[in-house]
Amino acid sequence: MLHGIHVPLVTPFGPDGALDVPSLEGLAHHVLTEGAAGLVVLATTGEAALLTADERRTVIATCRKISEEYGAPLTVGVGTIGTEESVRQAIDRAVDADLLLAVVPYYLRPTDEGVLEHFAAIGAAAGVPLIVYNIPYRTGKTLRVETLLELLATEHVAGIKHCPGAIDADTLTLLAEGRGVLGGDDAFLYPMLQLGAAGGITASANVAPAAFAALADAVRDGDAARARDLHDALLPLVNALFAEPSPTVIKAVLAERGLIADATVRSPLRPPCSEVVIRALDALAGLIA
Ligand SMILES: O=C(O)C1=N[C@H](C(=O)O)C[C@H](O)C1
Repeated sequence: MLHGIHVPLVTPFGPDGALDVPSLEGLAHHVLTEGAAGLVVLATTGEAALLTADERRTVIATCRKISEEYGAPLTVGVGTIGTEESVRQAIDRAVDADLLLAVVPYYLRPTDEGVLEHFAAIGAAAGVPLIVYNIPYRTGKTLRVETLLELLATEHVAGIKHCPGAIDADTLTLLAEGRGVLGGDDAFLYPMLQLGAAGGITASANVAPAAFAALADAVRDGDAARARDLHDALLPLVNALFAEPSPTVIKAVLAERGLIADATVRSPLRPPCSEVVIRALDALAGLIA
């Protein structure tokens, strides 16, 4: 289930700020038709923290229906700063998920042992495979590589979405010794896949699903030249999409291309500056040409 590109969908809103279900449906169909291996909802890119409980339920139900139609796995984001609430969310959302994605508890900076207990509790409660979302530059918690390997060996943990913002020594160890590592830093997807990552959860694939799917296929097929060409073509797009807080630029590009009706993001996110959006659109045009 972890192979290929899993697209963490944006959550479209109308100009009035309300959840736009038809745009969400259209985008989910689009990325799966274009070669995405799976859908991810309620992740960072989906502005999960800015949705109401009702909206989260609607997003899950909408994408569940579509993922079943395509026989593609649906990953649902869960997880908060605390174990009890994370377990509650996992139990609640597991019924409609093939995989759950739970972030390392942020801000509190618990010990590595506390983090291991946190994920063991979520995994045991949920009953569906769990992906640990390791993103130290957002959570404020850096885990030892030994802890990451222990997490991968934990019952119910299927993989780690690993986003250290670099290919560092620990990443090399993790890729060499662990199974189920997923690339989550879009700019590093190509080297992560080349070094043995199973797949990727890639926000930029909202706007270029076919190219990212082709990149994963090329690495899988051992076509190094094609993979490198695709990486070189995608990097300017990725850099533009992440030049402002994500998913503001992604939503603006999707709206410009008619893939969602409106680019609205929720506060404290703000619309991106037009120069960055133009840069992203130019990079995307270069990719499609
Ligand atoms: O939606 C996500 O979750 C993703 N998060 C990463 C981030 O938080 O920066 C980026 C990744 O492409 C998808």
